Amino acid sequence: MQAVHFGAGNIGRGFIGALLYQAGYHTTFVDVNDAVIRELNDRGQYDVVLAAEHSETLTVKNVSGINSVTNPDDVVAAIAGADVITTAVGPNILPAISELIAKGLRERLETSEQPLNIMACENMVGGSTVLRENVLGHLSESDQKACADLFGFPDAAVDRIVPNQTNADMLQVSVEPYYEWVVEQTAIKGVKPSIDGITYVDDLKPYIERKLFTVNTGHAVTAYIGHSMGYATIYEAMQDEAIQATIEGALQESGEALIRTYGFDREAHQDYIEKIIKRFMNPHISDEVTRVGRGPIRKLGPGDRLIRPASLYIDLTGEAPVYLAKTIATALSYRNEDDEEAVKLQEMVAEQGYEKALQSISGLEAGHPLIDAVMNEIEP
Ligand SMILES: NC(=O)c1ccc[n+]([C@@H]2O[C@H](COP(=O)([O-])OP(=O)(O)OC[C@H]3O[C@@H](n4cnc5c(N)ncnc54)[C@H](O)[C@@H]3O)[C@@H](O)[C@H]2O)c1
Ligand SMILES: O=P(O)(O)OC[C@@H](O)[C@@H](O)[C@H](O)[C@H](O)CO
Repeated sequence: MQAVHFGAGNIGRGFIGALLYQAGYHTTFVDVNDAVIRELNDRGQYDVVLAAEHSETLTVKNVSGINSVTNPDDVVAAIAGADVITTAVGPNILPAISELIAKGLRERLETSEQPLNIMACENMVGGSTVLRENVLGHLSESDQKACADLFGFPDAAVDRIVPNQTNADMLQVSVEPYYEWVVEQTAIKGVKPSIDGITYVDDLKPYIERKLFTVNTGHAVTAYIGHSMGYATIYEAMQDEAIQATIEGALQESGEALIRTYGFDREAHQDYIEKIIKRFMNPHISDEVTRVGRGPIRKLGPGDRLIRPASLYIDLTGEAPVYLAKTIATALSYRNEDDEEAVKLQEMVAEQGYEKALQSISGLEAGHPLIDAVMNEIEP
């Protein structure tokens, strides 16, 4: 069985690649990083190390790579012969890979009538749906119709903390033991890919929002507040009691929004929160706050981990969130010269001021109670 995976980075090699191998697939990684692609082709395998007290190593075999910049035709051929396609490139990169995927699917229409599923494993709501829209935009009307019949784009939620890392072996990747991969089965075409570790559900929305608004909300609190207090890693920031209290508070607020929206059991949700806080305190992982805080404009977007739970909280309780507002205020001041979005954010703040910058990034209307709550944190 052949899998084509876009993005041979942390989550690509450390999570998706590992599960595909264990499910019996040969995985062809597609990436723009030539050094990684060469190494994958030279060695055909790499190690995934579990970051735990008693660490274990899984050697992922049956892998190869294609550089999509220098060998786009090989990517098209790989898609034409694939049994499953996955991506983990980052939400902002999905439009950039959609044309090549469209070419691959068009080629496939000429040579096969086999259905195919394409799963975007990104931290966003509706990632595969967004990829599908972008792919269809590169196809003629008749190809769009044929693609809609044969190719599924089931949305997915993936959870495993994989920090940025520099290892002597450039392919080796250290990951936390925990993982979760949930896929919307109603959008699958043909037979569901049989991959141990995937949980198929009918409606992904509660799962992706629970993950994004708990794991990633808590992570964003730790990253932005931790960075503002001078901490370099999530583990270091988590030792600070004031940060722990802010995470607790923010996750109670996002939890309230989730429980009221989806009817989650209160006790089970509290257990979920506690498990996540323990994961952030894993001493065997060194995860930089700059990785977790990367892309602050995306993270302050309307449907993302800060604005959406905070505005849901207001809608459902009639009160303004305290801890989420504080985190949004801190995120607006996030400075990192190595992060393009952080630089752009500070340019926007300098030109427009905090309030207007927040309005345009978050999509909130002027006078929205969340804007007032955030501004109150910035200028009490
Ligand atoms: N790292 C984590 O803890 C984690 C966990 C869950 C989900 N995610 C999500 O997974 C996705 C990837 O994150 P990551 O941490 O692995 O990032 P990463 O930067 O380690 O990996 C991204 C990879 O995509 C490649 N890439 C960039 N442009 C490309 C293109 N045009 N074509 C093909 N490949 C391209 C990069 O070279 C890189 O190898 C993101 O959506 C992230 O939110 C990450
Ligand atoms: O990948 P991002 O930039 O959306 O978010 C940064 C981290 O919060 C994220 O990568 C987590 O480590 C991951 O989502 C855990 O499953």
